[in-house]
Amino acid sequence: MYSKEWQKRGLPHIHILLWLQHHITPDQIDNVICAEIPDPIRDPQLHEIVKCNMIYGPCGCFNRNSPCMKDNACSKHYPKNLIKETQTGDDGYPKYKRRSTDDGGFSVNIKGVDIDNRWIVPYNPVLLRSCNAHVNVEYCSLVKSIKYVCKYVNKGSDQASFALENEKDEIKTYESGRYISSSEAVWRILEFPIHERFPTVVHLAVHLENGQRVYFNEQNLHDRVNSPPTTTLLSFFDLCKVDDFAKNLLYPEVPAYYVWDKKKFQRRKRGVNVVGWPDIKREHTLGRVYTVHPNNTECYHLRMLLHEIRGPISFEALKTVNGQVHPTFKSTCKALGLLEDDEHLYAALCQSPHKIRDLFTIILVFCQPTKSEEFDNREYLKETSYDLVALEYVVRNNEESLNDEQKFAYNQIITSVNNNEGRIYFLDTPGGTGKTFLINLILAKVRGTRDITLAVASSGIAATLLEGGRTAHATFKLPLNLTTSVTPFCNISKQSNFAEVLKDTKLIVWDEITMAHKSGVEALNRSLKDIRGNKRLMGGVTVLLAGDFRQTLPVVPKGTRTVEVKSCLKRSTLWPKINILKLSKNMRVHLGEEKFAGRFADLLLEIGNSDYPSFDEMITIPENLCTVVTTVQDLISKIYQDIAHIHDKPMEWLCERAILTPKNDQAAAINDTPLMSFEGEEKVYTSIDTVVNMDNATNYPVEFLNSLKPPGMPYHRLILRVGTSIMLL
Ligand SMILES: Nc1ncnc2c1ncn2[C@@H]1O[C@H](COP(=O)(O)OP(=O)(O)OP(=O)(O)O)[C@@H](O)[C@H]1O
Repeated sequence: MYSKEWQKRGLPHIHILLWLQHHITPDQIDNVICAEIPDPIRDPQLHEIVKCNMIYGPCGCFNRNSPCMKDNACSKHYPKNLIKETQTGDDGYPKYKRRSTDDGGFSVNIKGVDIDNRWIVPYNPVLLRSCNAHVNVEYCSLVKSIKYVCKYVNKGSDQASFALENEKDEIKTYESGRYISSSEAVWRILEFPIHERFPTVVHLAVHLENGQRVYFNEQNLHDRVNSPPTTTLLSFFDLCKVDDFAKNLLYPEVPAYYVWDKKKFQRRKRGVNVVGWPDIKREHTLGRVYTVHPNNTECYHLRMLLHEIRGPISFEALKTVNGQVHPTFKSTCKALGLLEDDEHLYAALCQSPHKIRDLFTIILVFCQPTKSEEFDNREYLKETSYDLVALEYVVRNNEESLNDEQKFAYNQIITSVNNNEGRIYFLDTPGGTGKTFLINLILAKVRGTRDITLAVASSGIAATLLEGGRTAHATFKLPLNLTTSVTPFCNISKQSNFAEVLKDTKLIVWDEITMAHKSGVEALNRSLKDIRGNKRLMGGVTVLLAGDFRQTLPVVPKGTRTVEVKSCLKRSTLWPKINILKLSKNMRVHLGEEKFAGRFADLLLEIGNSDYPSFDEMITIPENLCTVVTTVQDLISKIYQDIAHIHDKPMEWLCERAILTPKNDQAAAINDTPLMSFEGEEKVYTSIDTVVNMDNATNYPVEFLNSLKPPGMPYHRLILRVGTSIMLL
């Protein structure tokens, strides 16, 4: 999208907003955008261009009369702070790397003033070199900042109102006029484009039957009543009656293949050919159905159906589910499972009689039924009702087999619990050294004496490995955004049931702590002191933190490496008070028979300790260690050979293979490939839509929310086929 404008004295200026197909990750920002003075020796050309075009002001103490000065400060926040590495800012714009002259940054002298990197407007070296003009480039990461730029791009031209008067008083009224500079005048006379936007967005009408707007006057009243004007929605129904291709489309998809011309949809003549449909062409055009407020109930649900049902030929067809015509659009949505009701709970109860007791417990514990007062102490009950015989068995069987390091750690922790010493331990454990084994033993030992111990982990998958494990966020009600408050607290009231549990807790185990934001542990410390009314560290509870700093550090959304390192436990004020315990013997290798397992474990350690040779943070994996493939497709076909006949394979075959990838979007792409190759029947499961805040429903259309794929949340549309491996957590 771009828009041109001419500044006060006619200086041409263009605002361009680009959407990139492939995201720039925070680590890549420095490769694209720079806010530093280039080295005058190594790159004199760029140095000169930056010096002439990209230095802001200077304003502030150098020039108090600069137009940007408001209330004695620069409204554009110059000079910026000097920082060693690029960091993501809270407002959606990064804080670019601006090194001081002591750190290797450069400075230039302009009109007797020494200017350093604090005054540089961010730029892209390639663009700057090719344009040799002021080209400010910014990275917009939040919707907030994109909205701001959109407003800027769409703003109108400068205008002024003025009055013309003369002696004869011929012109009495005020008129609007525009100043047009000579360069703008030339641009307009030659009819060069001022504004352009891609992709095109076509707005689509939505209305109930006979509910479209009709404008009439005395002359055309009868005409309009007898033949009301058509709308894009009515034309869509007509199109689906006669056009086989349109029968496969949803209403919002139509503009990509048909143009709205002369009050009807007509096939596109230009665009990309659609495979299997010789006369159909596709253009990158988006269809947007007007938003409807949820108070307008029927129309709101009609709109929802238009995003779900392909090729409807009438309003009645939209209301038909399995041959039955429903009285309202809302009941149709319900029948299609698009709206929330209690059906899923009833169905779950009816369809699994043998598991009904388990299910009943789950509903009581996790689904928060409205009449929960009868189960007031269920949190406490849950933590004190472990099977003592089974725990005793675990302790008796495993205590003996501990190795020396494990035994040392075990004794330290159990002593601290028994003597109420309230120490914090960090169990530093590379993968396979028996951390989970040890933790489960400790849990069994403490629970075996009817003492309460809470087992949490930073991720859901790690929590499943601990006996009675839950995620730390859910258990301690940690604030979702730990960085917004300076002193975050857990969202647990002192009078709550869970506070009663915390008051009697003897031990808290937090696994994969290295993935947790340090503020989470600090919040727990503050809350435990408060709830237990005890000023000692963690309110006097013994806390065992376990993890490995060689593995994933806290994930800070859009954060750079520096931000991630800053937010990990080692940078917490609590770290000096933590006792470190180490496990180093790899039990998985020691017990296993796999020939290369030892070498593999050593290599992981070498990489984690930065002892393995690397170039630009990339390593070369030795060939004899594993099979290296070059494409994802190769990987999939190696792991899932003969994928088309996957439903003939035994369950064990499926269970013993998995593809791991660090990023959610890669996982989604990898999941889709084998899925498409299965021959089995496809099943689509969609999440249920519920309007929580009526007013926000129009700000954020449902289909937009459903299109988002935030980390940690299941996709709105889950597509499965027979043979797909799924993991239930
Ligand atoms: N003292 C022990 N005696 C017998 N088996 C052990 C002992 N310690 C660990 N193991 C076994 O070694 C294997 C690896 O241990 P475990 O899964 O606890 O390691 P971990 O440190 O949690 O690994 P990771 O961090 O990769 O999850 C398991 O099969 C576990 O049962």
